[in-house]
Amino acid sequence: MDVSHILNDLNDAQRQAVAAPSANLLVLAGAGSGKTRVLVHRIAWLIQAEGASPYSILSVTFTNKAAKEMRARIDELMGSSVGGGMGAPRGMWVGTFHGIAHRLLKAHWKEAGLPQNFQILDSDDQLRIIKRIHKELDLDESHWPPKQSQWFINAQKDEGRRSAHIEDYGKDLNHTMMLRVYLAYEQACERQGVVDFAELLLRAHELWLKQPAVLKHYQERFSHILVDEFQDTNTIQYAWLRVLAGKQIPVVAVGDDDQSIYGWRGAKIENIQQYSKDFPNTQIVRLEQNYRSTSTILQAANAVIENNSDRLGKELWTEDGEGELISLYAGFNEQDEARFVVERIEEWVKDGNTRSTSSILYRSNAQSRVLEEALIRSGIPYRIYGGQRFYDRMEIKNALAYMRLMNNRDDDTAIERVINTPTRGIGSKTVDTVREYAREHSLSLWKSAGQIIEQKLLPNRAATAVQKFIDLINSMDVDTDEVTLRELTDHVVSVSGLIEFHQKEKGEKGQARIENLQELVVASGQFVPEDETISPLQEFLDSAALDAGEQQADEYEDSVQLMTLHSAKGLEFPLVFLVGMEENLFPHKMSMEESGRLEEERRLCYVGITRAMQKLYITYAESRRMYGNENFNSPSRFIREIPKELVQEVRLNTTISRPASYSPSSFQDHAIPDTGISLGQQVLHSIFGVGTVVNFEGQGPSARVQINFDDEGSKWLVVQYANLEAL
Ligand SMILES: Nc1ncnc2c1ncn2[C@@H]1O[C@H](COP(=O)(O)OP(=O)(O)OP(=O)(O)O)[C@@H](O)[C@H]1O
Ligand SMILES: [Mg+2]
Repeated sequence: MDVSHILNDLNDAQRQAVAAPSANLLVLAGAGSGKTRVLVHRIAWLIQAEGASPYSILSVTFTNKAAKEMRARIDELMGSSVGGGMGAPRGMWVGTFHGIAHRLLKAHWKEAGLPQNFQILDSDDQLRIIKRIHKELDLDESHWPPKQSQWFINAQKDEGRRSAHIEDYGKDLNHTMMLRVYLAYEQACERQGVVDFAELLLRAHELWLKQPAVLKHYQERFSHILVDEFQDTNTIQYAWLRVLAGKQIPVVAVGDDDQSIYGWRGAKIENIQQYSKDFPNTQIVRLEQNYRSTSTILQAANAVIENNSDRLGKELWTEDGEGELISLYAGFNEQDEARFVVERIEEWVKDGNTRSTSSILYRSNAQSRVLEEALIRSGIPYRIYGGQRFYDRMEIKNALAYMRLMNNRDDDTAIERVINTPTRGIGSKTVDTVREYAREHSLSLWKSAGQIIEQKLLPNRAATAVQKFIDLINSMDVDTDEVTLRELTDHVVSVSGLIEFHQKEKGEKGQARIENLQELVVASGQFVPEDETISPLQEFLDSAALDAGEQQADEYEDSVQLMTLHSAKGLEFPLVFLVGMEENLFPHKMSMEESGRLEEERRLCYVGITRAMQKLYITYAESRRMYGNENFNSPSRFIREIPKELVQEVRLNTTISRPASYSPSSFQDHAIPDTGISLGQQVLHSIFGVGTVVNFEGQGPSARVQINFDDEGSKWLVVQYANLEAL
């Protein structure tokens, strides 16, 4: 068979990797250098040139979407072979570690000690079981948050440890308790025949260890293992792989240490270095040519990542021209930033491009809200990739449910949502009683709850809990009489206990939910009621419901792609916006103290920049409502790490609607009230250097002044934070 088409569109190093004799091979290379492409071509090569059976190939990807894409690309490559046309290679295993583990356990449930019809537990189900255990062990939830146990259990499993493996050294009550919960949790899962995500990996690993016959079967079946995004494998995944490969199955692993961004979820960047030690006679191939981005974009990415230490070290180059400069835009605030992005996308589409070639990347989930609203206003279809739209998110729906109760106590759906969220000791049995009574007497749940208490139909403890809930809602209502919508939202979010609830959830997920709640407060403050016949609260709730009800753009509809930087891994887009490039936001404020985490943020920035093929916009907002407050963050340090000559600052010729301010020309040397600064004056800023004050708004310490810096261009700064020295 003619296999030249498989090697045609590859460079020498890629070809070497694709056509290498079967052996352990590590492809270590930067973004966009064709690592994923090498895997795809290698699979086609194995089948068509080496005559390997698709049945003998196992390929591991990072997401299910990547697995689907990989299949499609292999199909395409093989289908196009002259006279080949064999189409989809059947029998090949392509999937994520979790997907593959699941498949194994389904096939070998008996050997794995599982019931045939075992079910997968999602994270909510898992939490529910853990809560029940806490109750059985009489652990007070405020003292022993179930979410903490959940985090503990999953972290142990990711490291391959069962409760029996963990020593209880008896000195740390917290540790002892969590071990007890872990043990009880294992027993509960066993009894119910359920398996959580981390358990899939752990069991699949144990299957190898405990069932040599099964292991042998797969070691005979697979003659080739390929792994993409190797830098983000965790301990148990690595161990699973190592046992399977044994001494006989060659593993081709591709990865980039500079793109390891899941350390916070247990991924071990060290696995890359460990690989050449554990897998004998590893050949290392480096790819250095980048085919994705213009040289401008690439140089920017290289310059940023250079600031990290302990890199395996590699440089990328491209034959591609310089392309356009990176555009940097300083939004007046986050609304202005969003509007800027939307306008650029409109131009892009007007120039004949599809919407789906553009993508907006942000650090935190909560940032999508303002962007979504700007897109909705402009009627531009968009998709949030790997996540939910703002008003669909669970924590937002919960907060809104409280607000709906302010508006209407008989809103049963709202009650169902929050009667025991956050947990306040109202069990499902109690809720059932309330429901039943409501049904029998055709009452709303709220009214039914009231009557049940009056008639003493509940055990004391339950009655007290329900009464407390009723009091909470009533007091919320009284306390928010005559306040603004923003104050109301703020009050509800804090008094409901939702923030504390999510604070107990360890890690980024809980943090993201808190940020979303704070963002809801901001959204309510920015909401402009238009209809005088209904209350602003009602109008806000309606508009949130409408936003949530808007269908996600269909997968096939041409739509702008929104996602967090984490979800953007492995993808590429001709037009990329990196938004919210501000200190505290990106790098995230949680990462500032630890150098390890700061380096992970920088890798994330590297991932972001290298998603762009033709044109990259970087934007930040000079002021941003975030976490409920107005913030004046300085531009992200990552912006400063990009060489100046690669960047052009964008200034719009259209006037931005800033609050009324004096025009600089007519007020030369005009004093800015209560600041000691005048228009036209020269000032010195510790970072930006010397500049001239050209504009201002407000007065006193909170006044904002516009300064044209000699080297750094124009900036708006707040007087009290800017520490300006008059010259
Ligand atoms: N030799 C080549 N000739 C032409 N195009 C190539 C070549 N190698 C890779 N490409 C293209 O370059 C882009 C980047 O390739 P690919 O996605 O495989 O890179 P990667 O190293 O996996 O990137 P990432 O690190 O972001 O996952 C793709 O569009 C791919 O088709
Ligand atoms: Mg890739």
